[in-house]
Amino acid sequence: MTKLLVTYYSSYGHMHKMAQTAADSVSEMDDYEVKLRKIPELAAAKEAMSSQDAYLSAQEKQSEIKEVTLDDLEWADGIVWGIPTRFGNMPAQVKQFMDTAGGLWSRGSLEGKATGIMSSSNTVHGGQESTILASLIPLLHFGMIFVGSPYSQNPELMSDKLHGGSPYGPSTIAGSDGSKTPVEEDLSMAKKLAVRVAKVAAGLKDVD
Ligand SMILES: Cc1cc2nc3c(=O)[nH]c(=O)nc-3n(C[C@H](O)[C@H](O)[C@H](O)COP(=O)(O)O)c2cc1C
Repeated sequence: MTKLLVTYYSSYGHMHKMAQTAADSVSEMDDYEVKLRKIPELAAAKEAMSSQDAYLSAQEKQSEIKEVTLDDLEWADGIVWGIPTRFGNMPAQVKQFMDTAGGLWSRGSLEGKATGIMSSSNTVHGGQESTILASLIPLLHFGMIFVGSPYSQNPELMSDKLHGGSPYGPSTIAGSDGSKTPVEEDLSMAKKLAVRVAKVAAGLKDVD
C-alpha cells in the first residue's frame, strides 16, 4: 500500500477544492491510501479575517477536515501540497508549519518522498508559478523529489482558454474579487498531479 498525503491551506476555498479533487482521484485507485489534511490557521489571520463572510463560509466547509501533523508527513510516501499565493510566495500558515519540521529534516525522515505543489492566486500573473517554485525550496532541503505537470500528460497547458496550470504544477485563478472557482482544466491537472505523485511515490519506496 502506497500512502499519499494531500495537505493544503485555504482561506476562501479554492485550494480546498483543488486538494479535495486531488485526494479523491487517488482514493479511487487500488493499492493507495490517501489522507486529506488542512494546514492549521494562525490566530492573527483568523482574527483579521473574522468579519469576512467568504472566509467564514470557506472555513465552515473545511470544519470536518483534520489538521495536518508532523506524523502525517512522516506517514506519507508522497505529499501533494496546496499552497495559495501571498505576494508571490507561500502563506505564513504554510511556512509556520514547514518550520516545525526541523526534527524530520534532521533525521532525514522526508528524504526520498515524492512531492508536488498546487497553487492559486487572484490574478493570472499574480504569482502562481513563483509560489510553486519558492515553495519547492524547503521541500528540496527536506530531500524530497519534485514531481511537476509535464506537457504530454497535460494538454491543458497548450490551451488558449483562461485557466491555471503550468509545467510546475496545477493552479487556479480566484479572480480579482475571489469569486471564480476552479475550472475543469484546473481540476483535471490537480487529479493528474496527485496520480503522478502517488505513482512516483510507489516507485521510489526503496530509494534513499
Ligand atoms: C495577504 C494576501 C496576499 C495576497 N497576495 C496575492 C498576490 O500576490 N497575487 C495574487 O494574485 N493574489 C494574492 N492574494 C490572493 C490569494 O492568493 C487568493 O485569495 C488565494 O489564492 C485564494 O485561494 P484560497 O481560496 O484557497 O485561499 C493574496 C491574498 C492575501 C490575503
